[in-house]
Amino acid sequence: MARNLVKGKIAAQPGQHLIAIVCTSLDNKPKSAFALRFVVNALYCDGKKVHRPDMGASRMQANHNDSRKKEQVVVLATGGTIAGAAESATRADYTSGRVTVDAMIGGVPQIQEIAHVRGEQLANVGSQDITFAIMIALANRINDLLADKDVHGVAVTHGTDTMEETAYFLNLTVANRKPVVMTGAMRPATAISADGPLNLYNAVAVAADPQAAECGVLVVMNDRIHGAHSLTKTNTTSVETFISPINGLIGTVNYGRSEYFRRPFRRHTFNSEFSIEGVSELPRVDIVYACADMPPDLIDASVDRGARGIVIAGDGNGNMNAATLKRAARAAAGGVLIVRSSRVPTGKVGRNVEIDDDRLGFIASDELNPAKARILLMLALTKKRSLQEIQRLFYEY
Ligand SMILES: NC(=O)CC[C@H](N)C(=O)O
Repeated sequence: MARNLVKGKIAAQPGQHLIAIVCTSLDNKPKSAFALRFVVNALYCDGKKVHRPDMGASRMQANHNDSRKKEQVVVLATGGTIAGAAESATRADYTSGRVTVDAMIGGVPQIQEIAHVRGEQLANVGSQDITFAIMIALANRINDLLADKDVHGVAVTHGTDTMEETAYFLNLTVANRKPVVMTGAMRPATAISADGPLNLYNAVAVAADPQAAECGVLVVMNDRIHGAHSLTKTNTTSVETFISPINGLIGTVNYGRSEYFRRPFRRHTFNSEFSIEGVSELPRVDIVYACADMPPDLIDASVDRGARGIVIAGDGNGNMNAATLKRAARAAAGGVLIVRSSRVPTGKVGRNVEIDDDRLGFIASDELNPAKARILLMLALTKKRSLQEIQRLFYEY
C-alpha cells in the first residue's frame, strides 16, 4: 500500500499546546475527498513525542467502505438482549440469550458486503450473569484471534447491563492494536424496530475500519462510537442508553460509515501493563453504595468475607458518613484497599478533598465509576503493588 507522508498539520485549540500530527495517507491517489483516509501514527507536543494520542486534535475523514477491500471480522457472541426473544413483537418481557450467533449474522445478510464475517458462540447469557471466567475466556479468545494476520478485527455481542464492565476489562487485557468493538441492543431480536441488526452491522463496519485500530475497546450502539474508559449506561430501556460523560464520544457511525472525533487518552490494550496470561480467577473486590445514614458494618461484612479491596460508591466527591469512614480507615490499616469512587455519574473523584486520603491510606478513583474502579482494582491486585502504584493506575487507565 502506498504511503504518502503528510507532515505538519497543525491542530492547536485555545488553551492547548501546539500539536503537530504526522499522518500517513492510506491512498496515494485520492479520487475524491472521501477516498482520503488518515491514520494518526504519532503526536508531537512541543517537539516531544506524545505516546498517548490525544483527544480532539483532529477530525478525521469519514470512511468509505465501498472503496475498501473486504476485511475478515469475527463476531464473538455472549448473549444479551441482542440475542433475546419475546412471545410477541410488542411484549416488554423477554428472555436474553435465546438467538445464536449464526442466526444473528444470518439476520443481517448485508453484513457480508462490508466484511467477511463469521461467528463464534462464547456464551449465551443475559449480561447480569456475565462472570469473570467468561470475561477471561473472551479476552484470551480475542488475543488468539487477533494474532492471526488474516483477522482484521473482532466484534463482540453482549448484554448492555454490564457491557461497560466487560468493555473496560477487555480494554486492559487485550494486547493488540487491531479493532475490538462491542455491541448489543435494547430491544430483543423479536421486537418491532429491533435495534440489534443495525447495531451489529455498524459494529462490524467499525471492526473492519483501519481507523478503529489503536483506539482500545470501542462500544458501538445507536450510531455512536464510545470508548471503554468513558461510556456508561444511563437508561434502563431506551435505545439511547450509553453516554460518555467524561471525555465524550470517539465518533459516530451511520449505516456503516464512521467518523472519528478523538482518540482515547488513557492507556489501553497494546500499551496496557496488565496481562491475564495464566490467570483463572481474580481477587474479591466489593462495592459498597453510600447513602444518608448508611450502616457502617457493610464495610466489616466485606472484610469478614475476605474482600481484598472495597470500592465505595460514595456520595458526591467520594464521600461517606463519619461512622463508615472510621470502619473504612480500620480496613485500610488492616491491608484492605479502599478506593473512593462516586455514585454520581459525572465528574472526577479527587484526592484529599473532604477526606484525607494521604493520612487514611485511601485511593481516589479519579474518572472511573464504581463498577470500572472495581475491575481496575481486581487486576491491580493480581500483583504486589504499593498504594502509590495503585493510585497511579487510576490516573493512567
Ligand atoms: N438491553 C440489554 O441488553 C439489557 C438486558 C439484559 N439484562 C442484558 O444485559 O443482557
